Parts: sequence; C-alpha cells; structure tokens
Amino acid sequence: MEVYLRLNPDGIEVDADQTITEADADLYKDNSITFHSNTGIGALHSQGKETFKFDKIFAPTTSQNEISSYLVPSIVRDLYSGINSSIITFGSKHTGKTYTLYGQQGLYTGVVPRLFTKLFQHKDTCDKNHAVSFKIAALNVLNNDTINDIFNIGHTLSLQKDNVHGGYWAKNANWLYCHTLQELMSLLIQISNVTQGHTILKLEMIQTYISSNTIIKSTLTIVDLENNEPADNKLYDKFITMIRDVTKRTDLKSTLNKLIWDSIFDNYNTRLILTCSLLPVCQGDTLKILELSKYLSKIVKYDIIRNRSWISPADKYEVLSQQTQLKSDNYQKQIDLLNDTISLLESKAHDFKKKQIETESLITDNLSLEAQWQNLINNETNNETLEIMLDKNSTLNNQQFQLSDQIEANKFVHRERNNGQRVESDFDVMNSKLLEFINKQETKVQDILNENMACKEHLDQLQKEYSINKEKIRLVENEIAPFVRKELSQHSISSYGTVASSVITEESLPSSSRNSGLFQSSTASPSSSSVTQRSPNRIRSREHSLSGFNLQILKSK
Ligand SMILES: Nc1ncnc2c1ncn2[C@@H]1O[C@H](COP(=O)(O)OP(=O)(O)OP(=O)(O)O)[C@@H](O)[C@H]1O
Repeated sequence: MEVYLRLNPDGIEVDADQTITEADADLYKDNSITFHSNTGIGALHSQGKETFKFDKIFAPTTSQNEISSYLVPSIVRDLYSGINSSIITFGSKHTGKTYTLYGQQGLYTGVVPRLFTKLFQHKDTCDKNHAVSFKIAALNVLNNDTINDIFNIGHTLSLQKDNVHGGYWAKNANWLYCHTLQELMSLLIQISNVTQGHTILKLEMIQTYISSNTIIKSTLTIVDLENNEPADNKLYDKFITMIRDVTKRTDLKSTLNKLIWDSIFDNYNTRLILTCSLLPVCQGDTLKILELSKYLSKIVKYDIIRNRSWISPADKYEVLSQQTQLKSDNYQKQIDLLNDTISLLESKAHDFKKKQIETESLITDNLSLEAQWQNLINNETNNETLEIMLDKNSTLNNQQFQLSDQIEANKFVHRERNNGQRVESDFDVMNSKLLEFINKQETKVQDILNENMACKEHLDQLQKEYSINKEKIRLVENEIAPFVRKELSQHSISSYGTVASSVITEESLPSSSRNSGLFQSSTASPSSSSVTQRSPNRIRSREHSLSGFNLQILKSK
C-alpha cells in the first residue's frame, strides 16, 4: 500500500495569519510535513514538533493533470500485468476526495476518467492475439450498512463471500460490460449522479491471449469514503479499527469493512489518498488525518508484508508467467494420459460386456436345465422314459463296444489269415464288408419272412375249413341225429351209421338248418372228405345212391 496526502487549496490565498504558512511548517519536504510546536496544528499537538511522512504529498497547487500523471501509468501497468489495484480516498469533509477521483462535476477530469481513458488507449495498441474486455459494478454503502446497487436503483443487496476473487462482494450485483470508452464514461456519469454514502466501484479487466489460451483477470477497486460526520465522531476510529482488525485477522463486523478490506490488503496494490485542508477551522481534522497516516505507515509497512498477504507486482507477474508456461507444457501430457485412460476403459468395458453376455447365456442354459430337471422330478412317466432312454443308451454303447471288439477281432482274424503278418484293415473296407454282410442277412430275413407269410395264409385257410367242419359235426350230433334216429325207429332200419349219411339232404333237414350255409362249400375242397376219411369219387356215388334210397323211404310210407 502506498499512502499519499493531497492538500486542499482552500485558504491558500487568504490572509497569511489565518493559514498554515511555510513558517509554521516545513511543508512537502521529502514528502513529509513537520509542524512547529507553537502555532497552528503544531500548537494543537501535545508533543510539539512532529513530522508526518507519506509516500507522496500533493501540494494544494497540484493540478488534476499532475496527480493523474503520477498515479495513472503505474495503475495501468499493474492492471495489464494482472495485478489488482485499488484507489481509496479518505479525509475530512469537503476536502476533495470526490474531486480527486472524478473531478469537478461535468468536467470529469479526475484520476479515474483519465485512468479509464488510458486503459482503453492501451487496449487499442494490443495485437489481435491479445483481447481485452471490461465490466463494471458500482455500489453505495450507506451509514446504516445497507448496500444499494447503483446500476439497479432501489435494490438493496446482501453481502456474500467471494470465493473466487477473495474478500466479500454484494450478492447479485449488476455487472455491465463496456466495449468502448464512451460506454464506460456514460456509466461513470450515472454513478456520480447517484452517489450516496460510501461509493465502491469495481472494474474487472479480462485479458485473453488467444494463441497461448491464457486468461488474465485483474480488478480495479475505487473506494470513495464519505465523511459527513464531525471530526471527533467515529469514522477515523472506525477506519483505524478496521485496519487493525484486518491486520490482526480478527472477524470484521461492518459491511463497509468487509467490502473494502480485501481491496486494501488482499493482493491489491493499494493507493490510499488522504485529503485534508490547511484552513485553521479544519486543523483538528487535519491532525487526525495526519496521525492516521503515521499509524498506517507503521501497520502497513511491517505487518502486511510480514504476513505475505501482499505480493509485489514483479513477483506476481513472475508466478503468473511460470504457471502459464507450466500449463502449456503439461497440456499435451494430460491429453495423452486422458486418451490412454479412455481407451483402457473402453477395452475394459468391451471385456466386461463380453463376459456379461457369456454369463447371461450360461444363466439361461442353467435355468433351462433346471427346468428340465424339475420337470423330470415332477413327472414319473418322464422319469421312466428317461430310464428307458438311459437303458437304451447303455445298450447302444454296449453294442458299439461289441461292434468295435468285433472289428478288432476281424482285424485280428485278418492278420491271422495273412500268416501272422501285420495287415491294417482300412475302416471303410471293413465297413463296406459289414454292410454287405448286413444286406445279405436282410435279404435272407426277407425271404424267410415271405415264406412265413405264404405258410401263414395256408394255415389260416386250413383253420377256417377246420372250424366249418367242426360246426357241421356239431349240427349232425345235436339236431340231425335225433331226427334220423326217430325216422329209423319208425322204418326199422338196422344200421344207424350207413343210413345217417344217406339222409342228409336240404329238403330233409328241419327248417332251422336249411339256410345255415353248411352245404354251400361241401364240395369246395377235397379236404372236406377228411371228416369221413373217404375219397371224393366215393362220396359222389354215395350221394347218387342216397337220393334213390330216399325215394324208397317215401314210397314205403
Ligand atoms: N484540489 C482542488 N482543487 C480545486 N477544487 C477543489 C479541490 N478539492 C476540492 N475542491 C472543491 O471542493 C469542493 C468539495 O470537494 P469534494 O466534494 O470533492 O470533497 P469531498 O471530500 O468528496 O466531500 P464529501 O466529504 O462531502 O464527500 C468541490 O466543490 C470541489 O470542486
């Protein structure tokens, strides 16, 4: 942090008796002010002669151009180097804080508009590879600690921690992009028209180096602290308390303190401009401001640097450029690694998919086997079928073994027949021989079957005739014989056997036996004579004689 003092020109031209004169103080010597103990501020100071040192004292006659020429170039350089910068004005009432920052209303010739102009001028000199853009947000912090968004009037904002940039900022504050200097200037006018309480303005600068794919962000924070309160009131104490709290890292309570503390201490290159007046009526306030500077120089110069909270622009630039180089070096390596990892993962995924399909098919097979097994357990018929199948299978196996044994045996026989010489029989030859053998066997079987069929037909015929003859005998015995016996008894025929056969004619039978069909095939087969064991010729002659005999019986009646 650099601490500057700007003295207000009020009273410079008034009567020498009423102003601090060269005689009262060694003004601006080596950027310090020394008061003599007997007059003016020196008289107020209890310890008499006192010297207050600053990084720079801007005399009452310092013009806006001079102070800007001193401050602006270093701030532009910082911002383009990626270093955050802040300008804070603090001082007695109406001593030129706003005037220093923004200038006289309507003219805007203060440090800030000049700084903005220089930033845009520098942007125009950047090459095509180096793109620069700006965005701006502006807040008013009132004495009751409420925050108003200047770009969204009427909206009170709450505070939130800025985890990206550090410190605190207003939640949902409006950020407006500015593509031209004119846009930025018109926003500056808008800000100055609604200033109320403490005004905090943030300009974020984003630089993109397209070829190296690097983005550098830097922020400019401008704080115009209001001091409407009497000199002995608390703003000085509040300010000192804030600085003390921040350096001691104790919790900050006030919204204002939270909003500005990182602009002062957290990696910001801070320019604190203290303003005061040399008018006799302001001497009490001026003394407080001067003492403040003394306090600041003590704390800031030692504590902040010792805590390494502040990094010098050169160090920060070095770190940034090293990081950028490291990033680009590692970039390709990271891509290669990622590609390797991706292909490894893909192959693993492929393997896994394959295994998964195999497992699924195994599971399906198992389920089907299980179902079959369950089915077999549940169904006894199937069990029996299975047993039969197993039996058949084992029989088949036995036969196969037997066949192979036979083949082996054949080979052996074959070798034997070749006088013990080792002759390998080709399986095909063996097979065809076997087939030939089987065919022959089959033909034989077929012949036997045909013969059997013929025999069977003959047998059936014989059986049929046998049963017809048997029926005839039954008929003779049961129905015809009694009738014949009756006739014989009536005509005294002595021999039953000879007469019985002579009376068998259709007309002589009882009506129940006439259509029985017994006589239809009586002459069909020579075998029918087997019943009486007589030749066919003899039967024919007997019939002839029987019909004459029948006539005789009827005549005798
Ligand atoms: N160095 C200067 N040269 C010429 N005029 C100045 C200078 N400083 C301040 N003034 C004038 O003094 C008046 C008060 O200045 P300014 O409003 O900037 O004070 P301030 O400290 O911001 O006041 P406040 O405490 O009310 O915020 C303005 O009219 C301004 O133009």
